[in-house]
Amino acid sequence: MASPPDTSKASKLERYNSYLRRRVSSAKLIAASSYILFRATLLAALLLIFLFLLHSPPLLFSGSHYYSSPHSNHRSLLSSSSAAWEQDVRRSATPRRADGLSVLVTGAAGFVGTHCSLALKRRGDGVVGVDNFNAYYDPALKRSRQVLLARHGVLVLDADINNVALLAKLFDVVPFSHVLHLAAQAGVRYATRNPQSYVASNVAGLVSLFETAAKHADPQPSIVWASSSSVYGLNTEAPFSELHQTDRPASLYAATKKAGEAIAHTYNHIYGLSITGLRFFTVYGPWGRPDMAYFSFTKSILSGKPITLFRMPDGTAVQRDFTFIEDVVKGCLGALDTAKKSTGVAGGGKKRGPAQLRIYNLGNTSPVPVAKMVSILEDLLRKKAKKNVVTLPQNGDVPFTHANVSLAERDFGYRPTTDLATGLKKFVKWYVEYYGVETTKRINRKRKIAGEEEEEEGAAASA
Ligand SMILES: O=C(O)[C@H]1O[C@H](OP(=O)(O)OP(=O)(O)OC[C@H]2O[C@@H](n3ccc(=O)[nH]c3=O)[C@H](O)[C@@H]2O)[C@H](O)[C@@H](O)[C@@H]1O
Repeated sequence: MASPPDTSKASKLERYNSYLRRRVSSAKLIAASSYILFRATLLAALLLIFLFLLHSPPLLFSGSHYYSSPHSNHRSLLSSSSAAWEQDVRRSATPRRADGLSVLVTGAAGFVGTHCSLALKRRGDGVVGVDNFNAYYDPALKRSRQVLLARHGVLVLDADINNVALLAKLFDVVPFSHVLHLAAQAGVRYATRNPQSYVASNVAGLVSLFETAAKHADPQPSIVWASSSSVYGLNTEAPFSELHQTDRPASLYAATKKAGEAIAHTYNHIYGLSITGLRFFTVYGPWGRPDMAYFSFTKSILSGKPITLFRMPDGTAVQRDFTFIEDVVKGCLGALDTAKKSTGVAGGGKKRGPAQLRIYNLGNTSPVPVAKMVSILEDLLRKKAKKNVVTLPQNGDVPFTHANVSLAERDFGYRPTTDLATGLKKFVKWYVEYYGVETTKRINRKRKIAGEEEEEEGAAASA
């Protein structure tokens, strides 16, 4: 007799098979879902990369300005094919008035650059700024100026003037009518400590700009740039006239500015660039440069630190033709407005005819002893300076400066109207507000307001 089938074995086998089937199908499910997950992650990553490339400058946008690290800036701006970036540049460069200028301002986050950019924008011109935000003085101040400019619709890009590719790209995007070239290594005495920075900015940088404007820009822009009163060097004839010799520079700074004037002549001569040089005389005012004496003296007086005052070996005073920023801005705009067109053929061809080449003093016409400047600050700050008077060291300083501005007055109506006391008052007002300084005046004003409030409360309580 055949034995009955072993049902328990068959059902065990069946259970085992179904277990195996379940394992296989769940393994398949896991494999399929991880594959889908992998594809989705890959897709998301690609999408992110694409979005980054599309918007790379805007993604570097911090607050209200383009921001990138000093080393990545040029690459990121250049590698960008961003239509959005170009649109922002064009928007900033487009004038809002008929026949308005379209100006590329170099050193736009600098002291003079900020004021000129604002003035141009206010009257309806288009402005795009570039600045390398170097650390010669507190970059935070330059960033604050950049934010101020952004609020007024002026875009300032992180860019160095030695980056010819970037300059060329800017000229491709915008047919600038003018360049206001203010980017430079400033400061007279610092040149003994860091000579190469003067050559890099004031000579190589100037050549980069002239090269691009002459050979790449179409149309060629008219250029107005910052020279310096320091080119008069050890000149003893006063007041300084543009007709005087300028071949005795006392500092490397002065020598690089003088070299700049010679280089300007060459680019004007060969390529027909219209070039105007402006010799600034110790420009001061709100949003100024912390390395300058009036600024650093203010800081020292307020914090009770001693200041060093230079005087001549024979005991006479060192004098400067201190010039207020608002007067200088008028001079810069006047020079831009009267600049004639360049005459060169874009692409570096020879000029079609002679082009304008000008040089002007922009000073105040009334030199003031540095000690007088200090006493004005003492009055405004209501605090005495601790003075350490020493003989002028041989580190590039000149005994005095004094501008004759009749050429600038004749050609574009330049007439400085601000005396040192008035200008310093405006500077001190800005300084105490910007740095939140508690001056005696501010403390008294606060006490007065608090006292009035207490009186009002007392009167209300007794009513
Ligand atoms: O007009 C110009 O061409 C130049 O003006 C200024 O150069 P400077 O006149 O030397 O301006 P400050 O550095 O502010 O010095 C002003 C005066 O204070 C004096 N000083 C400066 C520093 C100091 O510690 N003590 C002192 O007595 C200087 O000798 C000078 O007479 C700017 O710093 C330069 O960038 C500019 O190009």
